[in-house]
Amino acid sequence: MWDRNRRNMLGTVDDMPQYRKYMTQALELAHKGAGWVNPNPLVGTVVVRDGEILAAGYHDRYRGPHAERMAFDYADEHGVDMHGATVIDTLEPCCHVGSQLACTDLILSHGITRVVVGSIDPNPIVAGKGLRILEENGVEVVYDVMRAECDAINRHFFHYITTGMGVRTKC
Ligand SMILES: Nc1c(N[C@@H]2O[C@H](COP(=O)(O)O)[C@@H](O)[C@H]2O)[nH]c(=O)[nH]c1=O
Repeated sequence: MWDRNRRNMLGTVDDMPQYRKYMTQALELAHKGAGWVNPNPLVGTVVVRDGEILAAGYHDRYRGPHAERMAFDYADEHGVDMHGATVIDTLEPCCHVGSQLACTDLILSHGITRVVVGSIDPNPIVAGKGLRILEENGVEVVYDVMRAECDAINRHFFHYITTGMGVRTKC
């Protein structure tokens, strides 16, 4: 489990307004998946460098691309160089190969240098491992940015993934 007391990851005071601005946009994107992603979480991602949004994405349907994948696919298709950019993510990036490749691999292979996260993913196969992998590979990690807002949009997912009950509506 990710030890949230291990270090103060809240970023510098100067960075916080910036992070909040982009996290608000990532939250707006995440909401677009409402009604489509169940039992998966709502997730939004914005990729920024020097105040410019390079790409963005959201989880738009169950079994569809993860939010990060949508943003990186856009960048790849449009020849956008992501080196040195910051990923702002409402949810910790996944680190497992599930219906698609791990988002942590995408982040590392695109030269991202900082990842700013709202919620830690309570899914036991992630649960802090995503952040740890990024950090071990030299990516600066900032978390708990607008955590209350990011946790709130996924309260049903959090309940389902930690108890196995309550969200799945179809087999
Ligand atoms: N949708 C989503 C994440 N969802 C995470 O992945 C799990 C589902 O994996 P899969 O079945 O492969 O889609 C889900 O339970 C949650 O832990 N993670 C992310 O980084 N970004 C996303 O957009």
